[in-house]
Amino acid sequence: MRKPFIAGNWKMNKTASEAVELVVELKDKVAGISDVEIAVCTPAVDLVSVQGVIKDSNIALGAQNMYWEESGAFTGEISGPMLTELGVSYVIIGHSERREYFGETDEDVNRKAKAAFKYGLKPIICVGETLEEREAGKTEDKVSGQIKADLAGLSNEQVAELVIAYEPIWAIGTGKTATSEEANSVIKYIRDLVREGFGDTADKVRIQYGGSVKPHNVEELMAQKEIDGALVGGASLDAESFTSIVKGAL
Ligand SMILES: O=C(CO)COP(=O)(O)O
Repeated sequence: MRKPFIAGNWKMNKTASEAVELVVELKDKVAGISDVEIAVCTPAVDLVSVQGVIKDSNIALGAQNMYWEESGAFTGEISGPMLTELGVSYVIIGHSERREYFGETDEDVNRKAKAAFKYGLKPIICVGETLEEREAGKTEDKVSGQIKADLAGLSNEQVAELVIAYEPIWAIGTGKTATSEEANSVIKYIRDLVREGFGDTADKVRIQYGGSVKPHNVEELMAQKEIDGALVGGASLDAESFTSIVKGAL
């Protein structure tokens, strides 16, 4: 059985003091929940202060990006060992915003995923199609190209630890969600692709849905067979709504 996994992607929101305020409230609200794994993926500058609040709690710490080199002259970048030392467990890799605004390619995503594993971090690899691609019937082509390239060369043991987030780009921050059936069907397709490359390890990979997940739609999404959790943007910025989403996954 795959344990449901609800992760908040705060994106570029919350200063360090606002971040502390949010996790102090969240920690209290989700205390005692053990049947859903919970993580907050904060801006890099918030990691230290957030970890100060959530260490020894049931909330795991995640980052939103990393570079694949261990150290060196890469101004502005953050390495795996820097994250590991802070107690970070997860790192989002290849979010569509990074692919679109910062030019990340599948090759970059693949290198980052390998580096994450090398330094003991679990990647949450994001894939998904644009509205034009969906309307042109190219969802499967897009997702299959991303999955094959992003996971290339990973071992079965690594894939077993991997989290994939299926985030249709047209559903991010727009209030439009894929219907739960649409999301389930693409997620099933992704699991079948993982099975082609990695056999039955595919049954261990947790695949989340992301894109306008809210308290009112999480239960329906989570009721789908293939959906193992959610990567939550806007609704993770408020302790009350994120807690409702976590509880909706129980
Ligand atoms: O991009 C997302 C999570 O990574 C989804 O964001 P929203 O939940 O704000 O649509």
